[in-house]
Amino acid sequence: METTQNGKVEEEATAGGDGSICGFESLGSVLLDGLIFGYDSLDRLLGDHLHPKVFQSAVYFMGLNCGRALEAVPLADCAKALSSEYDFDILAFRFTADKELLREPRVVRVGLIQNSIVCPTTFPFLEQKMAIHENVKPMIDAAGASGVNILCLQEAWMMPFAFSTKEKRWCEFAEPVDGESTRFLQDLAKKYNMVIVNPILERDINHGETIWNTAVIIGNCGNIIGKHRKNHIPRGEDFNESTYYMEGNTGHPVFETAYGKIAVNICYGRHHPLNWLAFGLNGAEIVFNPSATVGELSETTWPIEARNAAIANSYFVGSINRVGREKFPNLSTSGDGKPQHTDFGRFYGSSHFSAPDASCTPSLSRQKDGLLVSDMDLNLCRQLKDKWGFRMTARYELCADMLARYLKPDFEPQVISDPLLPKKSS
Ligand SMILES: NC(=O)NCCC(=O)O
Repeated sequence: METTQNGKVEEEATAGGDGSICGFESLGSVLLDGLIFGYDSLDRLLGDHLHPKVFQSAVYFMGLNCGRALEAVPLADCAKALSSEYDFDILAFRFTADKELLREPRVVRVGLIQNSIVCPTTFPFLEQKMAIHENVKPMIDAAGASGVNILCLQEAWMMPFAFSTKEKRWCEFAEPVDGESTRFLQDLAKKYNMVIVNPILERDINHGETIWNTAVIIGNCGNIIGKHRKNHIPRGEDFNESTYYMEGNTGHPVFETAYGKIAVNICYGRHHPLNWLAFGLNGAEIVFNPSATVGELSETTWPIEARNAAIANSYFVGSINRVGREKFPNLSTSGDGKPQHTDFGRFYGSSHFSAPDASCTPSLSRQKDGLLVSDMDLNLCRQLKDKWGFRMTARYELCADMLARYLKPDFEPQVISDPLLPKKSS
């Protein structure tokens, strides 16, 4: 199968049934090999199939940036050359803001990288990790060549996403904050004068070798600025990750970098609006959501949660998901009565940016590794705060009071029942 310029895979994929998207029973009847009717992203499918005028109006509902469709940005030739040589997807866009009279524009170039694993999971662990480093390097080089200022990788990018197996041996992939993946990225951060967010499985040597799911923030001089540990551990379907790492103890830090104030809301944290809120209250201008999530579990919520967070908190969101299927040596079960399995579904990529004005970029491929680049004028954050006044109107004191009462053991929900309702027995 050959992918064309516009992301259409040449061999025609059949959609199952009558080919109609209406009435399908599951995503499986629309998606074949992870493709949507042969396309590796919804944006590419729509771009190819809608009449340009119809596409224009679809873009309106997908969100306008300062009243216009989001502009694509030309890529540096060497970045394009790297993408063809190493066969990764590459896209670039620009979010603008209104011109202000008293502040200069604050434009930063931000990048997201999504990657698959390279070796089978049966290979020696070091070989697996080194192969991933080698695979990701040309994408980081392309980001560097494109002048990216801040780059974020996906959750636990340096290992297979083994957490669903519940087998302890995968803990061996955990590294200290200053371990080999951080050192690898520190060199590149320095070389390209680029802040890099490095999400790893962390082993905290000084605290009894405790394991955490952590994002290390590497400054543009190659220094370690700090770390954030994933706050919320999923407990559903195959994603029961508490076997491996603990609930984070770092709060909701915002890191002030040379290019702006950034924060990291790791994967499952995106389902918790209070998490997004806390990063916003601490002043984040860009929040990254490095993730690992699969098809039918989350694909319908994926673009909505990020966009909503960006709108509600007046900041940019960068969402990153890994790609491909990862097959493990032993069968395991999700405890839901469904058959045992050796892979946990298809990681659907689809990394993208969302902006506080409800605009968002098209997504990277659902199938291929990729680099997404976007310019963003951070002035847009304050402009949207002024437009909507969410911070001023939020009534945080009401919420603080509600939460304080909710946390008490004798909490009773504030429900006023119709006195005419029949009395319940309990
Ligand atoms: N890694 C992780 O938190 N996955 C949970 C799945 C999801 O939230 O979609």
